Order: sequence, then structure tokens, then C-alpha cells
Amino acid sequence: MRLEAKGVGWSAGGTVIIDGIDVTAVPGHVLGLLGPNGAGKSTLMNVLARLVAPDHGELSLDGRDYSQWGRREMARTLVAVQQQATTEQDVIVEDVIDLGRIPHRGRWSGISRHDRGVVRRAARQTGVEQLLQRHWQSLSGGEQQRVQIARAFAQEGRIMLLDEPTNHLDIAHQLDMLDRVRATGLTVVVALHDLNLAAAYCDEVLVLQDGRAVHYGPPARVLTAEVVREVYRVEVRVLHPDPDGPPLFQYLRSDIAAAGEDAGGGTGPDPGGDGGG
Ligand SMILES: Nc1ncnc2c1ncn2[C@@H]1O[C@H](COP(=O)(O)OP(=O)(O)OP(=O)(O)O)[C@@H](O)[C@H]1O
Repeated sequence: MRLEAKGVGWSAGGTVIIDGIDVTAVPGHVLGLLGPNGAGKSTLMNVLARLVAPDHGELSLDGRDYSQWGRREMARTLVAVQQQATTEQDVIVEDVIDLGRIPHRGRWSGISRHDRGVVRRAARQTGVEQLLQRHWQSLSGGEQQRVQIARAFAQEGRIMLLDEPTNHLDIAHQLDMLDRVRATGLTVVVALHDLNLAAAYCDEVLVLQDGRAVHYGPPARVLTAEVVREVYRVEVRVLHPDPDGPPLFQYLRSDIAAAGEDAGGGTGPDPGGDGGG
């Protein structure tokens, strides 16, 4: 299913948070949302997920405007995992994953055999099967994150919107989770901080800066050393270990201090410098 945003913008308290965003996500592709802290990734994600109504712009799924989608129909189609999903309730993991089944059942129907089967399959697909009877509150941050993705799988939508789905995961689980998400063949939009993961898993990336889309396209074309310096203020070496594979980013230095953003102004000599050279 094709998700299209045209000229999307949202403001809070008179401050423009995102503005004029055009982006399209297509089936079988992973679209990455990139950009520094505060660039607007989560805001855009929330707008795409219809959790926040934009002030202007158009949003559609397969050419049908969001306003024409009913709540339940949308919930069966579009699956969102937000950055911090918490619950205060004392529930077990199986129940958390089963939340993904709610849009699929009638108001008064209970959990069916089919629902239980889907929940188990989602747990298997995301490697959390052994956690099903554990209390949610007793899980580690990474385990909770994997369970949230299992919940998204159980929702059986056609579009997945994942806001930093790997930020609590160890390296093996980061790779494994993105492999599994990619293997669904769904339309996937994922906010990421790790440029190496973005280069390896995304078909296209949209780079945000100060709420605006500044670069958009395949990662190997978009993520040059110049762009990383301009957007992230990091000196980076872009390596090509495999000519047919994704680029690899070797981070050399942050230029935030040099830009005068640290408490001390950042213009003096490097206190940790060894003066050698
Ligand atoms: N409701 C709000 N009221 C005021 N400012 C907001 C609101 N929501 C977001 N912002 C601001 O908008 C900017 C973009 O926030 P957003 O969470 O979208 O950024 P992000 O790119 O996801 O950042 P991060 O990488 O840190 O998660 C930030 O400066 C944030 O403080």
C-alpha cells in the first residue's frame, strides 16, 4: 500500500515544528526518516500515523485521503510503534501483543483461537516467544521494544511506522529486527539515528533538519560526507568496503562544540588535545 504525504506541516504554540514535507512510501520498500535530535522525525511519524492532525497538507493511502478512512479500518491497515510505549498496568507479554488484535475483533468479542495463533506467530517472528508469560514491567528495555514490535506484527497491517525501533536493542537484535521487518515486504517507514543501519536497510531516506526535508533519495546517493557534515555536524569518512553493498560511515569528530553550542562556547583549544601532529 502506498502512503503519500504532500506539503504536510504542523505547528505547536505558534512554532512551526515540521513544514512542507512531501514523501511517498511504497510496498516492499523501507523509507528511513533521518535527522538530528529535534529535527521533526517523531512529529512527522505521528502525523503519518494519524495520531496528530497536520495543520496543512494532504495524506493518503493508495490515493484515498486519510479523512475517508474510518478509525478501525485505519487501525487494521496502518501500524505504528512509537518511541516510548509504556503501560502502567500489570499485564503479561501475551496480552500486550494481543493489543494488536483489537482492531480486528468486534466490540463484544473476546480473544479467539485465531487471535491467539496470530499472537504466537508474531512472537515467533520477533523472537519473543519465550517471554509470552512474563510480566511486562519485569522486561528489560530491549525486551519491551521487541514485544512492541511483536504487537505491531500481530496487528497485521499493510504499513508499518516504526519510531527508532532499535534504540534499546543490542547489535545482534538491531540487525535481526530490521531483517525481519524488511522481510515482511510491507510498506515500512522507520526513524533511525544510525546511518550505517539506514544505509543497509533503507531503500530511500528522507533527511529532516529543523522541520524541513533537506534531502530525499536512495541512501547511497543522499548520505554523502558533505550531507552528514551539513545536517549532523559530524566529520565522517564514507567507505565502500563492498562496491555493490551499502556505504559504511566512520565517524571522525563532532563539530557541535566548534559551532559554539556547548556551555563553554567551544572556541578555545581542545582541552584533551595532545598537541602532537
Ligand atoms: N507539542 C509540542 N510542543 C512544543 N514543541 C514540540 C512539541 N512536539 C515537538 N516539539 C518540538 O519539535 C521539535 C521536533 O521534535 P521531534 O520529537 O519530532 O524531533 P525528533 O527528530 O524525533 O527528535 P529526536 O531525534 O530527539 O527523537 C523538537 O524541538 C521538540 O521539542
